[in-house]
Amino acid sequence: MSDATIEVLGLRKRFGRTLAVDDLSFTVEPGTVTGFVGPNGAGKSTTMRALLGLDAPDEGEALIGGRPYHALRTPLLEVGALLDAAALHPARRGRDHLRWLAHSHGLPGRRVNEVLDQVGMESAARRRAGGYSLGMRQRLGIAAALLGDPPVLLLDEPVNGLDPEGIQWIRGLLRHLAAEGRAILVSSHLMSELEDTADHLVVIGRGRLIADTAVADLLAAASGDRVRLRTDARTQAMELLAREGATVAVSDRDTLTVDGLPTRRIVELLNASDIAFTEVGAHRATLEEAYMELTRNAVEFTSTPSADNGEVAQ
Ligand SMILES: Nc1ncnc2c1ncn2[C@@H]1O[C@H](COP(=O)(O)OP(=O)(O)OP(=O)(O)O)[C@@H](O)[C@H]1O
Repeated sequence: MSDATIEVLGLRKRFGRTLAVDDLSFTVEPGTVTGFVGPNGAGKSTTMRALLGLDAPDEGEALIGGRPYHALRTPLLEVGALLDAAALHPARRGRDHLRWLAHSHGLPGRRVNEVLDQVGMESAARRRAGGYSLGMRQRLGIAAALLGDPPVLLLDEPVNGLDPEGIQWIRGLLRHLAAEGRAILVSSHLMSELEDTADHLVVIGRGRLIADTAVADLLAAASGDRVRLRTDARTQAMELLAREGATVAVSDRDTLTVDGLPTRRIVELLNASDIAFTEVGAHRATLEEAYMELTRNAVEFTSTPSADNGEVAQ
């Protein structure tokens, strides 16, 4: 696998009054799954379309292996993409769609069988695409993206429409493809979809970069020094620990998250008050929690200057 990267450098794209992407920069390294996260309308698809030469940037660059899409000599061999899984002719059989793609790009016919095998679509590919479920269309779209065995993959919301088994499957596939050395950018508006999949995250909001971080660093920062405590005597434990200066939050029916006291001190206090507990240990934040914290900070960060502007205007 060549060491092709995805690079977005100072990208800006406007549609009329909407600034869809605003001075966005990030890099996706080979061998990693990078999650591209942001709410609906954040600018994810526009960025991916710019990388694929479908939207021309107003400013900045969107590069695959150091070159803009239109300068790639054999695009299908250099980048695979899943943008809109619904874009399939209903009368066409899945296998014929891939055969046509392979043929028109000078790829050997055996690649069709290989990618169908890879996405578990061998038998379904004999049927007409009009009868496919969204999950089957997603699989066929991924098969098409893999046809040229490209070192770079761009997948826009690939989990959309998949059942839990399909989600598990795509997680495994993406991890496997990254382990082969590919650079993978996968978008989602739900952070939880990227749990156990992404190594790195690029978070955007309103076209701007909010975070560009390793998942492990983000989770460590969000977990902090908090302690997770399981007890049936939730109220008593809360009162006791709060009296000792901790901030205590309820995270589940029998689980508390304690901030401000070390684990040893918590255990001492509970024992001294005869409060039984079944588990105590370091709190591990979920990706969803980390995301909420990130976006909350981003909102606080952006609200300060506008408040200042308001004062100046008065
Ligand atoms: N062709 C277009 N013409 C006009 N506005 C557009 C066009 N494409 C995107 N936009 C606008 O640009 C902004 C960013 O859209 P984009 O589709 O890139 O976001 P997204 O993060 O991919 O959202 P979603 O998760 O809903 O797909 C939105 O306000 C959208 O309405």
